[in-house]
Amino acid sequence: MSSTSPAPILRATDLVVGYGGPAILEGIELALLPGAEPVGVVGESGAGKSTLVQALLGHLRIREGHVTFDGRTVGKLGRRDKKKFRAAVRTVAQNGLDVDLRWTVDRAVSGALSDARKAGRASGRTVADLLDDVALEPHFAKRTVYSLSGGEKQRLALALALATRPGALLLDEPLTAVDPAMRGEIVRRLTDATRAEGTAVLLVSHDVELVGRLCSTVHVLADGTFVASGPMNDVLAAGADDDAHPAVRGLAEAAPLAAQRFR
Ligand SMILES: Nc1ncnc2c1ncn2[C@@H]1O[C@H](COP(=O)(O)OP(=O)(O)OP(=O)(O)O)[C@@H](O)[C@H]1O
Repeated sequence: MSSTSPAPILRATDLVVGYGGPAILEGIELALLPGAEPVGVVGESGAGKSTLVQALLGHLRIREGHVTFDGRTVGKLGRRDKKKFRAAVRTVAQNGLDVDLRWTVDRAVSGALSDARKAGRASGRTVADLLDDVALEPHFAKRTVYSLSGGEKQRLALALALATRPGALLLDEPLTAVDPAMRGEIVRRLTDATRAEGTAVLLVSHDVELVGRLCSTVHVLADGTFVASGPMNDVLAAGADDDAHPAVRGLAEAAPLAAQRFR
């Protein structure tokens, strides 16, 4: 890293995490930098993708190594820094919509904007801007959250996270219920919105297409470690080698047509 690179907002160093049995993650190194291009982690079901996100959020006991937020160990943050951390590092998970289902979309997004103001993270953006970021048309503002489809709820969850202008956005299978055509559109808008804000993005997913479209660097998680890293096209090309890790070979075999189409 050159001396002019910004310091990571979130960093995992030599991270070892487990749930009591064998380690699920071993020796993970990951840095999320402000203004950097999105980073992806792909891996099969059970590889440890959600575990990685939970560890970065400080929700799991770290066996070895550490996770730092702006250089401070996440597990040892004082009250003020914890508050800063919660405002700066946001997550969107598959079923992670954390609002009253009886509220209108307008109320939910307005509430997130108001929380951002209170946390000193106001952006001057409006409910309409945020709905546009996730390709929800303006009429959705009047709908109750309850009435939204699964994919629309996931898009709202993304809008709520963006409303708080996070320094880092951790996305754990955020668009599983969104159809493929709309997913492409949302990736485009999300890329614009996070680039404009310099938000560091981590996307964990088993969806090679989604990760390849959003992320310029991807890590393949298998056997608890990153067994390959680089641009998705390079990772998929390396999967054709005889000595490639089986997880990388599996990715390449499952997504041959997708190769060479990513950034
Ligand atoms: N609370 C827990 N207690 C014990 N084991 C757990 C717990 N949570 C996850 N695991 C195990 O850790 C491993 C990794 O799970 P994790 O959910 O991180 O994988 P994943 O890559 O996100 O999978 P998926 O794509 O299916 O969501 C799995 O073997 C899982 O069974």
